[in-house]
Amino acid sequence: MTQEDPVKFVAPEVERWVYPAETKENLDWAELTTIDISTFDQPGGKEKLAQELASAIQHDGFWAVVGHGIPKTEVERQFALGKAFFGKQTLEQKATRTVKFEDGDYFGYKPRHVKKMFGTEVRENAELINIPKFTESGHFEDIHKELPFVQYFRDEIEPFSKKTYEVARKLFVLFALILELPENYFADKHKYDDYSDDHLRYMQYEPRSAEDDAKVENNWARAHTDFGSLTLLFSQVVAGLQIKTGDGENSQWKYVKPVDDGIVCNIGDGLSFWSNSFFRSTIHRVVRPPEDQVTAPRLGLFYFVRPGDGAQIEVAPSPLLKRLGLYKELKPITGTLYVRSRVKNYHDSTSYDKRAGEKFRVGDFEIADGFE
Ligand SMILES: O=C(O)CCC(=O)C(=O)O
Ligand SMILES: [Fe+2]
Repeated sequence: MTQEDPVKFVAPEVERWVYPAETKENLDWAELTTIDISTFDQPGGKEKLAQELASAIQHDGFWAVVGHGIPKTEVERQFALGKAFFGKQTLEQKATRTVKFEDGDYFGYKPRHVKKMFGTEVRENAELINIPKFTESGHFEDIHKELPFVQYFRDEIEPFSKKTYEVARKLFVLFALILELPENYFADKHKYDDYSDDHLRYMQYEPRSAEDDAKVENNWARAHTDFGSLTLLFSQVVAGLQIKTGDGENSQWKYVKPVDDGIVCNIGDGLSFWSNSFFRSTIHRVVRPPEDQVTAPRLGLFYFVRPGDGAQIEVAPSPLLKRLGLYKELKPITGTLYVRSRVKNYHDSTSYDKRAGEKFRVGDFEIADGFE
């Protein structure tokens, strides 16, 4: 696209979002802990919530949050914006700023079908837009300017991004309490106004034929752990997300259930490193939805918290970890370096492969990155 020939942005009409119907199929659902964080600011509230979360964070690495205070109408409006973005903008209008996987830069638009899967001719089927934070010092203004849809709806997207981060901030306090650290230990390393690759994401999977799906073992997103510190997934009605529960031979894939007005959260690599694997960065994947849900696109709304420039990843000097014999001194690595290296390693190729048995490592920090 040349200077003389800019893509013309046309504001789409945004229709009210209606959630798809829940599946009638009897799926093997994961039993996830739900915490109601409306009590967070009450006396003793966060300590009690930390207790409620402690087991889930070690074993499943996934849990649900309700009572988060973000009005349902605002969540639905974000789904509506996502639907309008994918459905009503042309490819050119969507692709004014695309991800740069070669630099580990995951901001902007990623079209679908750019990569093959599992050594077949079948292409992956998700498109997404990752919207950087709106920081006080304007770290990402240049990127926002390249995304006219985001500029146009900024009055709604910016406050939503900040409110979602605020839920994450409360969870960071709970993580610190669980590890008996000063309560802002993790929150201070993940400030909204600091430089980091955090993003609000709209993501839409386009259904594939059953025949193509079968060639890739019904995988819509290959098994992975999340690269950042914490992921927030606004309740997804279309089944397909599965988490690997249990260990070794006893492990099983279980489906994540929709949680009315809830946010499903999971630990990413960063918090697994800070806790020397005490917090579990759980392996998950997305598979072809059940037949009563597979006809429509599957739209998701997320906030990914990533450790940034100011976050040194190391094992946290936690009294609990010390008592458990899990504390050790490792050479710290910078959050942004880890995240960008991981994005590049994972995405910068022409196909998504299983990589069974592979590990990804930066400095002293290593995580499994290949699964059968
Ligand atoms: O689409 C989903 O439900 C999950 C996607 C996911 O795991 C990811 O993008 O990291
Ligand atoms: Fe994920």
